[in-house]
Amino acid sequence: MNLLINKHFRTFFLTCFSFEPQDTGVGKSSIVFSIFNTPPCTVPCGNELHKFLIWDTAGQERFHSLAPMYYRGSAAAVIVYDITKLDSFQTLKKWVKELKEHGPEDIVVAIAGNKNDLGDIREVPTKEAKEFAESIAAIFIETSARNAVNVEELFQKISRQIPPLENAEVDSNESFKITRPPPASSRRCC
Ligand SMILES: Nc1nc2c(ncn2[C@@H]2O[C@H](COP(=O)(O)OP(=O)(O)OP(=O)(O)O)[C@@H](O)[C@H]2O)c(=O)[nH]1
Repeated sequence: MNLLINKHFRTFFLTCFSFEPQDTGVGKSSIVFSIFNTPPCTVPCGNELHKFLIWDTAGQERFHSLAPMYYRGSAAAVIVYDITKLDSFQTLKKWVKELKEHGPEDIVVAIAGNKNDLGDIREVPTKEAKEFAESIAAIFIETSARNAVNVEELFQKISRQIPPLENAEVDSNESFKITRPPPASSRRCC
């Protein structure tokens, strides 16, 4: 099979959705750049090749009113918290609530506990985070962007959960589909 025929662009919203300035720095940008530092940003999935555009909100998510611009057009949301900061995990729960209430119905939600190389100063137990993720049917994984641990696995898990596009949705003249990106002035892409 020619992978290019089934190449789909999916727009991803990657953020820790911080409400408070102290919740920044959980490692969102590091996760993106540890896996996608060299184009193309692709993840093989079955007979398809998923090509991802990741909109790194670069801390702008603290401006709560801007967040829907990102998640409304997204196939998946990766919510990142810092395992060494309990506050970042509490913030994550607020954003899960927001996504459930206002996000796309079929959005794939993944929870990433980053900085798991810092286990000696951990504040969020793995079990607690895993159980929370299970309770909302979200993907859960602990990562270390610094050591490139589980970052690829995170995107593979997401890729597997994204339903294939219906044939009708794939324009025969185009090899990709982009869903409602945020304004050019507020985005960074891998
Ligand atoms: N030990 C450790 N440090 C990390 C890891 N990931 C990121 N960092 C560090 O954490 C700091 C913040 O990382 P960023 O990737 O800028 O975090 P961010 O969430 O994108 O930050 P904002 O955009 O400001 O919200 C940097 O000093 C990174 O080097 C990790 O897995 N382990």
